[in-house]
Amino acid sequence: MRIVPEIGLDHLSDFDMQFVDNHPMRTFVLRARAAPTDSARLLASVGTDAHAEILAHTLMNAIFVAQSHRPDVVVYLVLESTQDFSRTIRFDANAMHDIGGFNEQALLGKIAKALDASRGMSKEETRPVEPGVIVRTVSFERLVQELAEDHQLFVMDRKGAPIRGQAFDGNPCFLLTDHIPMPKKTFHSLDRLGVTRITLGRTMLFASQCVVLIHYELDQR
Ligand SMILES: C[S@@+](CC[C@H](N)C(=O)[O-])C[C@H]1O[C@@H](n2cnc3c(N)ncnc32)[C@H](O)[C@@H]1O
Repeated sequence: MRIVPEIGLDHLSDFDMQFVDNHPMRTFVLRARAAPTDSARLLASVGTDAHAEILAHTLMNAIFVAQSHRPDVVVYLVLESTQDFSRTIRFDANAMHDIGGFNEQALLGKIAKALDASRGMSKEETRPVEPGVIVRTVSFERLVQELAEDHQLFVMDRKGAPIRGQAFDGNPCFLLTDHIPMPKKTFHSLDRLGVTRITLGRTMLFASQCVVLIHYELDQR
C-alpha cells in the first residue's frame, strides 16, 4: 500500500505521481446518463429508472478491496441528467483521506456532497470537495479530450477486441456507461480520437462488474 498521504505528496497530479513511484494509474470514467445532478433527486433515485446505485457499485468496485482500498486508481463519475451542466466528480484513491464506508449509502453520500458543493457553478468550473475529491462542470466529451492527452483510452463495448490480447502501456483509462448505451455519435468521436473498443465477452455486464474484470486482467500483467 502506498504511503503518499503520510509523505505529503497528495497534491500531485496523476501525471506527476507516475514518476514518484512508477506505478501506472488506472482510470475509470462512468458516464451516468440517467443520474440526476441534484443531490436530493440522486439519493431518491436508487432503485428507480435512474438507478443511482450503479454509481455507488462502480465506485466501490473501482476503489475497494477487502480490508483495504486500491492505490493508483482514479474514478470519474459524469452525471448527465441536469438542468444546466453535467457534473464530473473525480475521486483519487491515493489522495482520499477519509474514504468512509463502502456501502451504497456512504458512497452515494460522497457523491451527493460533491453535487451540493457544485451548486451555482458555471460552465467548465472546478471546485474542491474534500481531499481527493473534486467536482467540475465539464461534459463527458470534454473530459475524454483532456484524458486523451496522457492516457491510453479504451471504451468498453461487447463488440470490441478481447481484453486478453490488449497491450497496456502508460496509464490506461476505461470508459463505461450506466444502463443507457453510449450514443452512436460518441462512438464515432471516440474512434476519431483513436480510442480502442474492448470486450469482456458476450454477456452484458453491469459497469461495476466490468471494473472488477478489468482490475483482474491488469492485476495479471
Ligand atoms: C449495463 S452495460 C450498458 C447497457 C446498455 N444497454 C448498452 O447496450 O450498452 C454498462 C456498461 O458496461 C459495458 N459492458 C457490459 N458488458 C460488457 C462486455 N461484455 N464487454 C465490454 N463492455 C461491457 C457497456 O459497454 C457499458 O459501458
